[in-house]
Amino acid sequence: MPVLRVALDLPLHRLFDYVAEAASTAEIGLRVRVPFGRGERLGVIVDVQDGSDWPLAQLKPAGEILRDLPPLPADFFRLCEFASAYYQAPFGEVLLQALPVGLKRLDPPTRRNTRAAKSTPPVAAPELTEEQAVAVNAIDPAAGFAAHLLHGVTGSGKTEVYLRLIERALAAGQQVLLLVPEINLTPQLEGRVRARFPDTGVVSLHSELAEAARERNWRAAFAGEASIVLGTRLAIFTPLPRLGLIVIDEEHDPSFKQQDGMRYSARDVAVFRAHQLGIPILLGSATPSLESWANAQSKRYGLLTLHERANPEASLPAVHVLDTRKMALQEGVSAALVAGIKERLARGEQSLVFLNRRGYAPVLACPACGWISRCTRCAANMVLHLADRRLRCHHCGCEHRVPKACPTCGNQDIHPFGRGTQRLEDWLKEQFPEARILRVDRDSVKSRKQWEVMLERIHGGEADILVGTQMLAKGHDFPKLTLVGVLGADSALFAADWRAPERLFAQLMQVAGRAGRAELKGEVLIQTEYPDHPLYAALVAHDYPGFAATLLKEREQAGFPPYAFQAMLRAEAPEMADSIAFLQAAAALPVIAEHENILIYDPIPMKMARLANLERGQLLAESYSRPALQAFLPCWREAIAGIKAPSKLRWHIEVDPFEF
Ligand SMILES: Nc1ncnc2c1ncn2[C@@H]1O[C@H](COP(=O)(O)OP(=O)(O)OP(=O)(O)O)[C@@H](O)[C@H]1O
Ligand SMILES: [Zn+2]
Repeated sequence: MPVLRVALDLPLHRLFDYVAEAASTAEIGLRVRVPFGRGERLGVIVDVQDGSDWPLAQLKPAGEILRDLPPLPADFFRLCEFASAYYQAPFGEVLLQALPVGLKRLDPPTRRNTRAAKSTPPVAAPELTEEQAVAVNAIDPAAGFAAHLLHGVTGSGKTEVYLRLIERALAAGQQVLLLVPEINLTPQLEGRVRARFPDTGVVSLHSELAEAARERNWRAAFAGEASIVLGTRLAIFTPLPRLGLIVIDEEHDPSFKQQDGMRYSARDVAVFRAHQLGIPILLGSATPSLESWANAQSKRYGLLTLHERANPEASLPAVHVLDTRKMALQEGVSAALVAGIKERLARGEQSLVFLNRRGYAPVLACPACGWISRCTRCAANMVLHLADRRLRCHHCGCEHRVPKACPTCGNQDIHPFGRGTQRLEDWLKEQFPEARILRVDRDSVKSRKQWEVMLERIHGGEADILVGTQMLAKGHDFPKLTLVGVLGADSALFAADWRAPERLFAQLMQVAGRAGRAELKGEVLIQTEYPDHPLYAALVAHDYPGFAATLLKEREQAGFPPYAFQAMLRAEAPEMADSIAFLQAAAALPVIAEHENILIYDPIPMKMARLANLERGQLLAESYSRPALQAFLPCWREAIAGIKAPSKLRWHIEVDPFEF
């Protein structure tokens, strides 16, 4: 009797068997309706075999097999198997999270056809610079798997390298997957790709697409009708029958790491996928992740370098460090920065003031009794948002009206402390009443549509001064922007997270890289109380390789990734004692001693110990050997699942944890 082995979207590390009289292996990869509990579920047929480990009499018959899609291919299953094994995530969850919502419904809606693209003549490609040409020619699509890191300074024209490689892959009849960070996937980029390849099917896949559009695009990609798939991290799991090239832009970007549900790195999954398919992958960045940089140094990845800006008239901006200990600041802004902005205004150029803290002020406080605006649910302060007079927790999202007086002592004279983008914007408006000031952060840009409108205004020269957070740091090309001022970066210099310096350096080099991208010369002013810090010295010298070497040496000495491999077990419960007790039990499991080369640290509360009324702890497992860690994790996971815990306790394992 044929038995279907079915993957279901359940947090269980197993498949489910159903009998199906007429089924054959031709049905592998199709969706099927199956009875489950008292209801019905939609699953995917992973295998069809003769018989089962269970007594056949106990198996229920499968329901209808859906045939509106061709079967999901074997390479897609292998990709999901890899992600499941590597990230300790149930196979069924991995597989079903890869499908658009509409395809997971028991009754799929009827399919609509993709609109045909209108044909216009392609936008001409610029002549490649010498370095761009070397990079393009270094990648041989016929040579099988090879991973290349494209380290190109800001404005060096990495996009043009991608476009040429895409052109080549298309000519060979292949599909291309271009992954970009969340915030970079703007209609502008899509428009640029479409303009270059007007006769090619281009689809985008990202989390903000409406369900129907995502399904339509996914189907076009899976059917091979779309040859270029432009997507954010979730797109890495799209089955693509003719995939011949993967490109990851801004490969260092944290948004490639999923931080909830299945905690995976789309970049790492992409490298596996390229390897599995025997195709090239290109990782591009002006500030590569240290993992990728180390891989390039050890020659596991090829290294391609663009040292110069692509526009022959442009050069890298001059970066200056301003020692604010010797300056009188007004609202945190130095006279030099004010003068710089004035000059730009007079010349009709744009300035950008970077402050990576949104809101009006990070906290509201009472000087009389010492009250401060704490979130009652999190170990964090409530941020003051004066624009709509709210106190808001940036971690759990809860909010209140701003009190008129101190809730503890009744003092009416309570003050905002510190500075966020709203306060800076207000002050700049007073200083430069004639200037058009645009604030760009998560509060002023809430949707992709708003982001698009904002970018169009900036490009159209409708802003003189931009005030913004990291949203403004990435990948944008604003030709009239010639001054970047950086405020408040010092707070990240001494953060507890050992990845903080890498992130800060990347962020500042990226934001600095927005200045002077065209003919107009750019200047960057960094205000700091630590002008001699090596991180700032490296920025002044535009020395990514030097700074990366320093950080990698520190990591090697401290035994941190990429020189060690880690997995983090986290537990959360209403009481910290329960979380820690659970982690202690996990740290004492006999399975640990049965594995070699595994180091288990002590359980500790997370840095942000309380989030939305849950108290969180973490336990780090580490090894100098990736295979040793990978062999250990499934055994550990199973043993952990057997620990008796309070019903409200939740736990998960994150492989290659990102935040500490
Ligand atoms: N070969 C070329 N000749 C002339 N201009 C070019 C060439 N290649 C790219 N450009 C221009 O150089 C500018 C920078 O290119 P692009 O935005 O691709 O840089 P990037 O390397 O992605 O930078 P970043 O890392 O800062 O995002 C763009 O305006 C682009 O049109
Ligand atoms: Zn909160």
